[in-house]
Amino acid sequence: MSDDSRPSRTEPRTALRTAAVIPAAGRGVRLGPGAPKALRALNGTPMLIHAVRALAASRAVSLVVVVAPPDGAPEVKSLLDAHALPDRTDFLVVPGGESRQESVRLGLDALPPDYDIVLVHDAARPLVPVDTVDAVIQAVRDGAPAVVPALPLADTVKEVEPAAVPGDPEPVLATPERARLRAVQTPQGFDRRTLVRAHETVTSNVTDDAGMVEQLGERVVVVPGHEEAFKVTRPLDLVLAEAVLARRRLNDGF
Ligand SMILES: Nc1ccn([C@@H]2O[C@H](COP(=O)(O)OP(=O)(O)OP(=O)(O)O)[C@@H](O)[C@H]2O)c(=O)n1
Ligand SMILES: C[C@](O)(CO)[C@H](O)COP(=O)(O)O
Repeated sequence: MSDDSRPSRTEPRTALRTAAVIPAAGRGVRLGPGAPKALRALNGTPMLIHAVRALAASRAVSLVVVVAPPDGAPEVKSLLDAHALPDRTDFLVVPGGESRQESVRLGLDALPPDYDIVLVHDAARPLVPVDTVDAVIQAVRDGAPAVVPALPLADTVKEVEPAAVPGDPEPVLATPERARLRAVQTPQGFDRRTLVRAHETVTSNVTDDAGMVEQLGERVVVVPGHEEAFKVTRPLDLVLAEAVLARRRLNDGF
């Protein structure tokens, strides 16, 4: 059995139902020319299918809403139909928007009323382990309105004055204390009403959903992320993702 189909430890039935929204409408400009990023293959299977399986591997997730490229919903529906996915999970596909934020909002708009917990997970993080998904859900069930998985940084970070011309030297303004910094991943988990309020209230462009909840003044907490939940952003990330999949195959003995 491969890692992405391993059943999770979270209890299947509780009063709080969990849905996952997977924004997959980005172009993948930093990855270079080609199909929209989520539709590109990792070891022969579209990145999006890996991501959908990773979220559906949690027994707590009973609905996955995929936010497709604006004109790509029929293609994404066909892809979901063509790949084996757990029977216990329902799937919806909606067209996305111009920004990640807009795509997430369109996914939230499509959620049926009977879901109290919402995960938002980048299709571009196809290899997140189910234990990370379950840890995020558990923290929301325990009462946190917003939960983000994150890792300590390996590099020292500098705040700079960004160069007007790319490649020019940039003056350093400060060196934040690394021990207090975390690199944030997905799935991020939310009390649904809090996330909907954030998307209704925040008008500035924010790069992650938890950042929008922070702007409401609500409590956001971090749980441990996972190295394999990295985001496929640049070409080297594709090499790493395929290496992780190859290692999982070896570990699973096929
Ligand atoms: N209009 C958009 C832009 C992004 N995303 C999704 O948001 C996630 C994180 O975005 P990122 O990795 O930045 O993807 P892209 O926007 O595709 O990448 P790039 O900035 O290189 O074009 C991805 O799953 C992407 O598909 C989305 O649903 N709708
Ligand atoms: C949501 C996110 O993946 C958390 O790290 C990230 O903020 C997405 O940013 P991007 O600019 O869309 O890559």
